[in-house]
Amino acid sequence: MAHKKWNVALLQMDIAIGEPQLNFSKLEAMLDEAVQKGPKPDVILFPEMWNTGYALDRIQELADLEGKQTHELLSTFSMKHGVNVIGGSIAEKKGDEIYNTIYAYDREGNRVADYSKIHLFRLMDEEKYLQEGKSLGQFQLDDIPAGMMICYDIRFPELSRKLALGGAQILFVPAEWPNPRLHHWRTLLMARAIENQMFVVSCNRVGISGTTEFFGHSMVIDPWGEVLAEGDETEQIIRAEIDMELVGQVRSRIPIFEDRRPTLY
Ligand SMILES: O=C(O)CCC(=O)C(=O)O
Repeated sequence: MAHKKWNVALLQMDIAIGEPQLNFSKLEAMLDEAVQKGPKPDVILFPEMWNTGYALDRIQELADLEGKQTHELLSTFSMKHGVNVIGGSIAEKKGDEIYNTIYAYDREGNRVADYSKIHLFRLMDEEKYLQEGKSLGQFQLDDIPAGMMICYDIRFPELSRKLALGGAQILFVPAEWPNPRLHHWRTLLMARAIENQMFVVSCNRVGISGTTEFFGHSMVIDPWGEVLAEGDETEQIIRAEIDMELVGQVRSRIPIFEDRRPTLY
């Protein structure tokens, strides 16, 4: 395994609803800050739907066509700085359909995986405007087996368990998770880390959109459930160093993957 220790950076940004160009500029500024200040990141993560926010009634005109603008920025950036990027999610337009999609880039600027949200969130009318993804987000970065999912997906423990059984040692979660459900956000993320004995790296947005307030609290949680870093409610870059060795240590101390009883449940 090439890089056992990773510096992660979470771009906990505010998002201007329905203003992709403003959001691209904001993201570029935060990407530059992430590589210019502090320890050089090995992997960078952003919030969900960072290009448009939840401008669902105009999403057909606003979504990134075939993800081209996003791809151009993130492929160039990841190659220039030799950094892995979990680039989203974005509102992505494919033909006439819109998806809520993450692109993952390696240090050479290759798009190594994508994942479109499979559980659409009815409280925010996602199912009226978006198509659900049809496959899971399972991939490798620096030879580290990883998984990704988006926001509401964390309410479905079967999904993260499936990714863990597929080998994932780290789970990336972009989100737009609002008030008043901070307690759900923190508890579910910690549970996903503890029950799967994996790192959970999550990035939530901040700011207000209409009447909805987003609280940030992006988190890096280790496989023992310890919170290594957590944002407050302001725009900021959150950093943590993670040591992938810990996954094996926790999994051998309490061997839940050996003790599972899949014949009974
Ligand atoms: O499940 C929740 O409470 C929030 C989910 C959400 O906001 C989303 O998936 O966009």
